[in-house]
Amino acid sequence: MLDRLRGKLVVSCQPVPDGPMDRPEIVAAFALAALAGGAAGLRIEGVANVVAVRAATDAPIIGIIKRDLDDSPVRITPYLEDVDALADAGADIIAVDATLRPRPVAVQPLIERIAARGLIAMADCATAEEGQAAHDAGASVLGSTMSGYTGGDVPAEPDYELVAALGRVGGFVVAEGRYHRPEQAARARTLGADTVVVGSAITRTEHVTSWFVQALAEGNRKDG
Ligand SMILES: CC(=O)N[C@H](C=O)[C@@H](O)[C@H](O)[C@H](O)COP(=O)(O)O
Repeated sequence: MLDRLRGKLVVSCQPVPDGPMDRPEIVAAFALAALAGGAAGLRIEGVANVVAVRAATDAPIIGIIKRDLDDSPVRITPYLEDVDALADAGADIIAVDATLRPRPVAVQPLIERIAARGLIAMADCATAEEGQAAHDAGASVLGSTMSGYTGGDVPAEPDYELVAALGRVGGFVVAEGRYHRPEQAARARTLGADTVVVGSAITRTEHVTSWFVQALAEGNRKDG
């Protein structure tokens, strides 16, 4: 499974929540379009979307469930039931938030449940320390997904240093988070990423549109 992703692109098909693209049939269409463009894998949020994409392709799916919890900042696949639901829906790899923050279920039992379902565990990390802990807990895939999203302002650039540091921990390394341009993805690969996940720049039409709108507004200010 991981060999199918090595050196290739994974496209995260996560529309803006409740936006006009946020429908399983559109997520499946995004997925097929990404594969037609040469992507090797997909990252898909939510059971209905994983079911729709699984019905459309046998390409590797990284499945997640996002929740807004009252008592924890952890959002990505926080519960054992989420792991089971994603496994039943047809995910091949299941990603969990692996940050060292207050959480309802510890990282290790989540990883163990993924393994018990015969699937591959991906740890979404913000730091190398979290990557090491997840690796020790049995995660075979480490991603830089959470870097920049655990407090403070979100940086503009991807976290290349974390990608390199996760490579030193070992396992299969995923560069993810704020890869908006092809050359950024290529750079992550030279730093040790086995694969790169791109989301917003491909499948969040509202975000990409706003980048251009903002650039034009800044240009207008210069003219004025
Ligand atoms: C922090 C968090 O919740 N990240 C999420 C994880 O699945 C998604 O919202 C991101 O779109 C994904 O990681 C891809 O990143 P980008 O959209 O920057 O290419």
